[in-house]
Amino acid sequence: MLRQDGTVCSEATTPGVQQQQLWSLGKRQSSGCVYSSTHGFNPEEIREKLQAFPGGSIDLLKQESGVAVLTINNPSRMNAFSGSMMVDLEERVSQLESWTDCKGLIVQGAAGTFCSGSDLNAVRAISNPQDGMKMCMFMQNALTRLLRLPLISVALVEGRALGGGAELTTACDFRLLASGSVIQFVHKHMGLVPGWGGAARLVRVVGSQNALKLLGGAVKVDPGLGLQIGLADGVLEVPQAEEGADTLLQQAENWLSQYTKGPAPVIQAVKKVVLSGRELPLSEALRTEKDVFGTVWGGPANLQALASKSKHK
Ligand SMILES: CCC(=O)SCCNC(=O)CCNC(=O)[C@H](O)C(C)(C)COP(=O)(O)OP(=O)(O)OC[C@H]1O[C@@H](n2cnc3c(N)ncnc32)[C@H](O)[C@@H]1OP(=O)(O)O
Repeated sequence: MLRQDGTVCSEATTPGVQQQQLWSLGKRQSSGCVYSSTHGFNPEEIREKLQAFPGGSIDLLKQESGVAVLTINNPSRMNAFSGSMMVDLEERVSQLESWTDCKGLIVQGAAGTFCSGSDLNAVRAISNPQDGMKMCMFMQNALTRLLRLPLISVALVEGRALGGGAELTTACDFRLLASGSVIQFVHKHMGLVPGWGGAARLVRVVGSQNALKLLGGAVKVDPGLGLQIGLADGVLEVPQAEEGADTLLQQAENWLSQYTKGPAPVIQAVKKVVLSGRELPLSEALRTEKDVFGTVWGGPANLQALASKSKHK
């Protein structure tokens, strides 16, 4: 352990132990389900119901760089979420939760569009309020766990992000909009409000006035409006085929690298202190910050920076 005067005391934490401490802290912080059996929620029951509406997949590619790519893959339905894709999503989030070297995540849609929300065929079949509520709790759990992952996530929006697809973008830390893309909370046109946690998260991203406008008017948010209200964190140019320019995914990886450069424990610690600041009452957030600080203080990256007498000009 590094003392404040720069000397090292005997209970120095080894990198492995340190990573483990940070990880279990993250697990505690992000054991992030909103609903459990105490809320009358039975995940097994709803999983079984959802599996009755198959089609498409959610694909996860974990890369050596520590940045994973999650692809919403159901192109024949504009990447709408079938029931089995909701279950898939939960499984992919579990895989990311147990990935100790994670640093970043890009969420994209397959074949040039992001996601057209929930599969309307499944929605019609489970349109009774009880099943709707169960699906809603299931997706809120999965998306809350996605947002709480100890990594930095970005939604790469190409084409359309509609309904539940728009909600999914708010479960990422950042949103990059490709030229010509649109995020639209179309729920009002469907006689609905968001139910996957999209309204609560949207208010935190753009403020309640803007959220009211976007939901109340089912406004089409293009890249320009997205930047203006803070829903978009950057705009990417769709490359022309003959240009040989970076693909949108490469552009998103480059953009994200400014935040994921460096050792995984430090990136994970950054996410954790911001997450606790956003979600917890101040005293609790401060205590969490102290605990997270303890996992990086005197760690390899910290010692190396001190040894190299780094300057921040
Ligand atoms: C959580 C609450 C929710 O998410 S409620 C769902 C909100 N989403 C919607 O209402 C989207 C409805 N779909 C649309 O507006 C259009 O299909 C959009 C996405 C704009 C694409 O239009 P366009 O480019 O003309 O293509 P298209 O309509 O021919 O669609 C291609 C095929 O995809 C299908 N598709 C599209 N979205 C969904 C969906 N959400 N659920 C199920 N299927 C969907 C279309 O039906 C069409 O299929 P098909 O080729 O006719 O067999």
